[in-house]
Amino acid sequence: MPALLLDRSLEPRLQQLIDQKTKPLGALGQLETLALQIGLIQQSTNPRLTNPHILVFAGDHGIAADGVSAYPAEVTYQMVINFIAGGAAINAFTRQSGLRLVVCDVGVRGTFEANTPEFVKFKVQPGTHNMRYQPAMSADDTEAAMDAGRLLVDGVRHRDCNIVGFGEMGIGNSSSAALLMHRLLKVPLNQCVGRGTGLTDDQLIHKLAVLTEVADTYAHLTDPMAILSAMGGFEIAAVVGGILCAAENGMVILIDGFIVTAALLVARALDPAVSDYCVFTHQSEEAGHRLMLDQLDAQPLLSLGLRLGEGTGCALAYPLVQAAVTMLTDMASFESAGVSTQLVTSYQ
Ligand SMILES: O=C(O)c1ccc[n+]([C@@H]2O[C@H](COP(=O)([O-])O)[C@@H](O)[C@H]2O)c1
Ligand SMILES: Cc1cc2nc[nH]c2cc1C
Repeated sequence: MPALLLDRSLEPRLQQLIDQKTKPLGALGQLETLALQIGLIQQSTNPRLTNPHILVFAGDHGIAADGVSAYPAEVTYQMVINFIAGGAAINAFTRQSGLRLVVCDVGVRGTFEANTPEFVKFKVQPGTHNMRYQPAMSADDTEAAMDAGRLLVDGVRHRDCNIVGFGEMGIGNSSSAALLMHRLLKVPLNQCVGRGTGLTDDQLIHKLAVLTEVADTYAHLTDPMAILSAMGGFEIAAVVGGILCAAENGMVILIDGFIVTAALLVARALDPAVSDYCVFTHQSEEAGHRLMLDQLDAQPLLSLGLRLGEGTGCALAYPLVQAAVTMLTDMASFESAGVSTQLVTSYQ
């Protein structure tokens, strides 16, 4: 079932309500656009955000063995242990803002002891193949990872969650994201490849050389699912499935940084209506993200120089999303507050 394109018939009424709030016309800027979008997603002049969740998917990448990341592949496993222990940035930020966090192993190398509602084991494979030599994932495994994303979103939806943010963890996944951007947006590869976790100039040149080879190997592919299988990753595929499921169910979707936006590129290639449900929480420091957002005609809420992933942009922007809704539901109108709407048109 594809997502529904937003029914815009409520737009004039929502805009009128926003314009009648006690503020100069348009003075709440992007929060006004956001309030309108959430009103349309929920088809309500009185929208509510319920049981917000951040879902973080983790997976390893075979290409990490080729020196494309500043950190070793083991960091993916170690960071998942850190998520489970509650010590990562996303743990701190979700606690701060009252968001529920669920972490899912879809493709990490290594096994985890933990078994809690906040940690879901859905390992499809222990890491992708090195895409330099063979497609990163088989078609079946790609579908399985997408199903994991769908299942997690369905799980939280049944717990009355109507807003979900996506995060990821996977050493090497900025390589996959750059390749997906290159193929799906037809942007030259050198404008898609960035420093990821912090490559030096020389390392960046090496990353571009490796990824140029990969892009050439799969240049014949045109189908978005085949492109995802060849150059994606398990956590990216899970985010694709999660985004599709959230949009199909009319949820508000919080998009994090470069890697999650690359997953969105795949999701919208499969179902163009998904973009209507997406809130772009921030512009990442990763070189290609600005261009990616421009191509999506997206106005990110924050620009803090973040390049962490984990869904941290979603958690940080959530209070702004709340503020947009609160503006619509809690602010007085000129009429109810007895404030004059008359604009000054001439000096006495
Ligand atoms: O979200 C972003 O914009 C972002 C930008 C750069 C790096 N990251 C994170 O860093 C990892 C990928 O970087 P790399 O260098 O290992 O490809 C992965 O775990 C991401 O969560 C995330
Ligand atoms: C330490 C570390 C934490 C991360 N979180 C997301 N990606 C990451 C990459 C590294 C290297």
